[in-house]
Amino acid sequence: MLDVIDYHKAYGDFVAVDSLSFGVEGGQIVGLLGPNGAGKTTTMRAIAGIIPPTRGQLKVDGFEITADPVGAKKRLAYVPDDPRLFETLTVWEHLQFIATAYEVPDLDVYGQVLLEKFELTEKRDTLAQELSRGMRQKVAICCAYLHRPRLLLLDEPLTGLDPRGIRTMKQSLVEQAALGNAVVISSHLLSLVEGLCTHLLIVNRGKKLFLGSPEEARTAFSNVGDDSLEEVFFRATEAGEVSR
Ligand SMILES: Nc1ncnc2c1ncn2[C@@H]1O[C@H](COP(=O)(O)OP(=O)(O)OP(=O)(O)O)[C@@H](O)[C@H]1O
Repeated sequence: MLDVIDYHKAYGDFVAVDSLSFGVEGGQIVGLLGPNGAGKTTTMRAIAGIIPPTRGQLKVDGFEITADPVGAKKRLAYVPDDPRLFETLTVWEHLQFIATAYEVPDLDVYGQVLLEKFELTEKRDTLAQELSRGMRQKVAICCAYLHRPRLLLLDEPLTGLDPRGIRTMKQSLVEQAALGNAVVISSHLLSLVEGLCTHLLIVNRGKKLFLGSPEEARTAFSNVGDDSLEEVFFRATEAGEVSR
């Protein structure tokens, strides 16, 4: 569903992402992990077609984002860590806007289902500027789901959500994967990522350190007795170069 082939991003002399290659299949939930500045957001934004790659190919369901941006963007949704909303539009007007842009045929039904799921029904006619931070995050997530993307890219989607919101979010991602869609989620909240992700992609300083299942990560990086994901993360990012 997602093929990243030799993706490279440089800002002047500074290399933010260094020849990164990986694939994500439908049904997989990939946790994109790495320290601050590792290149996670840069990679997600490139896949979403927001920043052009210096080099490489980024294919969504076979559609390369630079060569066929419309084809690729129809099939993906990206939720940044600080979603921007239209402050003077209501929650429902956001969904109407997305439905028009992506030609969603069943806004009235599916939009309502999403608002219900994310506990926004009573805020349907509230302006974005009057929403709490967590509610804004939920509106962005509803907008992302509305056009039924094959690939979901979510940058720190659990931050700002209340416990029920986190549970709903996690359940909805599992549902997306069960539908055969691919999910890439970046998060520093390792305990929340644990149990959700089928695969982990660990990056540091723009390089891939590891891609595999959480079990494989434990085998590769943990010592007996300290197999928390946090410990795996520290060992992986302190170990340095590509291990798989
Ligand atoms: N527009 C830019 N110009 C120059 N350097 C940039 C630019 N955008 C990002 N960078 C650099 O690229 C590197 C990767 O940044 P990125 O935002 O992708 O990291 P990240 O893994 O998402 O980090 P965090 O966990 O803090 O969100 C960082 O060193 C950052 O300073």
